[in-house]
Amino acid sequence: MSPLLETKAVWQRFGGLVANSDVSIAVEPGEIVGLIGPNGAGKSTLFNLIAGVRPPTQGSIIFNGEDVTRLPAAERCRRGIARTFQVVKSFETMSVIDNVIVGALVRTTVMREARRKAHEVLEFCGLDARAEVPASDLIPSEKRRLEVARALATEPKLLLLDEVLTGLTAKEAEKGVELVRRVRASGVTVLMVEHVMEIVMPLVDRAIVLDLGKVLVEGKPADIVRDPKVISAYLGDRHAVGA
Ligand SMILES: Nc1ncnc2c1ncn2[C@@H]1O[C@H](COP(=O)(O)OP(=O)(O)OP(=O)(O)O)[C@@H](O)[C@H]1O
Repeated sequence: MSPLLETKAVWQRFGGLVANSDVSIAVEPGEIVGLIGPNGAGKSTLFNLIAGVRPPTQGSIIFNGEDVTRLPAAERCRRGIARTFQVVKSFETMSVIDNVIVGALVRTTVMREARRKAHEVLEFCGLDARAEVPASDLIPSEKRRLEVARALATEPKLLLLDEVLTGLTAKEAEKGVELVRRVRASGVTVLMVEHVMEIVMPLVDRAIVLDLGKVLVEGKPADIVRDPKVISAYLGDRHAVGA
């Protein structure tokens, strides 16, 4: 099976700063992949390159067999890449349902159809009871789910989740984990940036660790958490196994 997403030798420079350096990763259809790494490792930069915020300085991004490197975010969304934002971007004064309808309108121009889709997605995300309230009335964990709902309403093949489980209570995070599992079960591939290793590791099939803009290591969560290079990158050399 060919990967759903590939980054090929991707570089992102900001002036003299190299935020992504020769990053080649692949995500297979049906996977949940975690993109992790210490602060400043280049996770958000890579995420933005995949979502289409900007083209990379160098390298290419292949999605579903097509080169999307130069395509804007809206066109990538039409092709099946949807994302959530670390800082929740919902339209605060609009109702929850209207926020989701904005996503659904990527696939249809018929309002009735968009509304039906939005209700379906809100139900899937456990937010249907909140459909008519303004987005500003939602508590933080509900806002995260609204972000997921808005992205799902665009009917993506690949869902990019940017720290949707960070900053939640244990119970909320558990519900979030369950939602991500259901998203995958519905046929959507997931690439997620997360800080909290304890939450993300039991959830993902595979983790890719970035450090200093490069892929440090990738593999199964059980191997990643024991890898001395990963321990060292997160905690500093003196904590590395065998150091
Ligand atoms: N638009 C930008 N202009 C200049 N430098 C940037 C820009 N975006 C990111 N950087 C720099 O690139 C490096 C990687 O940042 P990035 O936000 O991708 O890391 P991260 O792994 O997502 O970090 P965090 O976990 O703290 O969110 C950092 O040094 C950051 O300051």
